[in-house]
Amino acid sequence: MTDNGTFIVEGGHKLSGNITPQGAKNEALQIISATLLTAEPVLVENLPDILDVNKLIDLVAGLGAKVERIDRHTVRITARDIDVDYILSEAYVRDAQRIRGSVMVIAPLLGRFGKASLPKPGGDKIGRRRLDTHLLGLQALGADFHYDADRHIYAFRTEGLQGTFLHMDEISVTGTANVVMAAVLAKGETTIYNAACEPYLQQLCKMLVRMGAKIEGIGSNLLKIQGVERLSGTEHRMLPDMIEIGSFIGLAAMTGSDITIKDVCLDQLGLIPRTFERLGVKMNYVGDDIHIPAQDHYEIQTFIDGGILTIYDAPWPGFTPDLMSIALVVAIQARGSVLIHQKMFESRLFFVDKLIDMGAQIILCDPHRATVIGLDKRTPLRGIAMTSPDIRAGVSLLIAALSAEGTSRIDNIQQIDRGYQDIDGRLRALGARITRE
Ligand SMILES: CC(=O)N[C@H]1[C@@H](OP(=O)(O)OP(=O)(O)OC[C@H]2O[C@@H](n3ccc(=O)[nH]c3=O)[C@H](O)[C@@H]2O)O[C@H](CO)[C@@H](O)[C@@H]1O
Ligand SMILES: C=C(OP(=O)(O)O)C(=O)O
Repeated sequence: MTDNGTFIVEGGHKLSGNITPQGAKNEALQIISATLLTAEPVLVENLPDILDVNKLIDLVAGLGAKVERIDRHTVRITARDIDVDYILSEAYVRDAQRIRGSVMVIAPLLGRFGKASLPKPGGDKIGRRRLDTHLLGLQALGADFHYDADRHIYAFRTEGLQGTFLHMDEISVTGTANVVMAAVLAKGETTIYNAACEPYLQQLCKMLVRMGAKIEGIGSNLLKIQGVERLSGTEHRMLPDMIEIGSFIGLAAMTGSDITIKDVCLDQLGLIPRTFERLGVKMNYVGDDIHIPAQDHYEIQTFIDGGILTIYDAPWPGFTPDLMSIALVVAIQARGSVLIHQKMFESRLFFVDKLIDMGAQIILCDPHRATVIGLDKRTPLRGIAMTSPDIRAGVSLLIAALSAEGTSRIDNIQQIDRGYQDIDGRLRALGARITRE
C-alpha cells in the first residue's frame, strides 16, 4: 500500500456492457473559475466528482464564494462576498499549487477586484508548461505582474483592464480561457488572434454570453469581445469528457471487449474517433452512442501513399495531446506499425519503459517520438508492478494491465483519480477484475 493508492489488476478478461462518460474535467475547471466573474448564482451541472474539480471548488469556496452542493454532480456557486486577500494566505497558495485549473482564477479576480495571485500551478509533470501566454495576455490588457522568487508566486494588479488587440503567444487552452475571462470585463474591444478554440473553450464562451458577455467568433481562432460592466448568473452543463471517451475506445480495443459508450456528443469529438479508426479499431455510431464490437484483431492503416502512419498531437481541431498515451497503448496489440509523435510535451512518453517491461515492442526514438510495432495479439502483455507517472499514462497502464496475462500492480493511482471518476467501480461494472488498496 502506498499513500497515493494502488490498483491490483487481474488482466486477460474480456469486458462488456455500457459505460457513460463523466462530465469533462478540463471544461469543469474553466467553468468553475468563471463562476467568480459574477456576484450572482451560477448552477453548474454534470460535474465529474474527481480530485482536481473538487479541489478547485474548495479553492473558490476558500475565497468566500457560497458553494451549495445540490447533488454529486451539481453545484450552485455564488461569488458575492469574495475575500480577495485570501489569495495571500498560505492555505490558498498550498491549494492552488496542487491543480492546473487554479491558473484560471486570476482573470476573474483581476476583472472584478483588480488584484490576483498565482502560485506556481500544479497539474501533470509532463514537461515544461510555460505561462507566457497568460502573463503576456493579461499584461497587454493592462495588468502588471511581479514574481516573488522566494514564494514562487506571481502577484497581479490592475487599475482597470483595457481592451486591446492580442496576438496570443501560442495556442494555449487555459491561456485563452484566462484572457477571454479578463476581456469580458475590460473596457472597450479586445481582439484575440491565435486563440484556442476547442469545444471546452467554446462552452466557456457560450456560458459567458449567457451571462451577458459580448463575444463574436466562438469556435474560431479569432475572437472579438466587447467588454461589459457586469455579468449575471446562469446555468451551465458540462459536455461529456472526450478524453474519457477516447480512453474507453482504447480499453475496448486492447481487451477485445464489446463496449458501448453512451451519449458521447459525437459532433464535439473532432478527430478522436477517426484517429482510433486509423489504428484499426472498428466502431459503430448508433445515435449518439459509440459501439465498439469485440475485435480479436485490428490493423493499423497506412497513409494513402503506403507510408507508415504517424499520429501526432496539435491544438484543436487537431488530435488532443491528452489521448496520445492511449493511442500508443492501442497500437501495442494492433497489426502493423505506427509512429507516435507527441509534439507538445516532452516528458509524456517516458512511461513506455513499463510497457516494454510488459512485453510491448516499442522504440523510444527521443522524448517526443516512439515507434510501436504491433504484436497483433500473438502474444499477450505480462502483468507487472508499475507506478502511474501522470493522469493519462496512468490510464494507459491500467488499460495495458487489463489486457495483460497475470496480475499487475499500479501505484500512485491518485494521478488517475485526479481525472477519472470512480474508474475502478465503473470498470468493475463492465467485468474488470480490479481492486483498490
Ligand atoms: C486544465 C487543462 O485544460 N489542461 C489542458 C490544457 O493545458 P494548458 O492550457 O496548460 O496547455 P497549453 O494549451 O497552454 O499548452 C500545452 C503545451 O503545449 C505547448 N504548445 C501549445 C501550443 C502549440 O501550438 N505548441 C505547443 O508546443 C505549450 O508550450 C505547452 O507546453 O491544454 C493542454 C493541451 O491541449 C492539455 O494537455 C491539458 O490537459
Ligand atoms: C494534462 C492534463 O491535466 P492538467 O492540465 O490538469 O495537468 C490532462 O488532463 O491530461
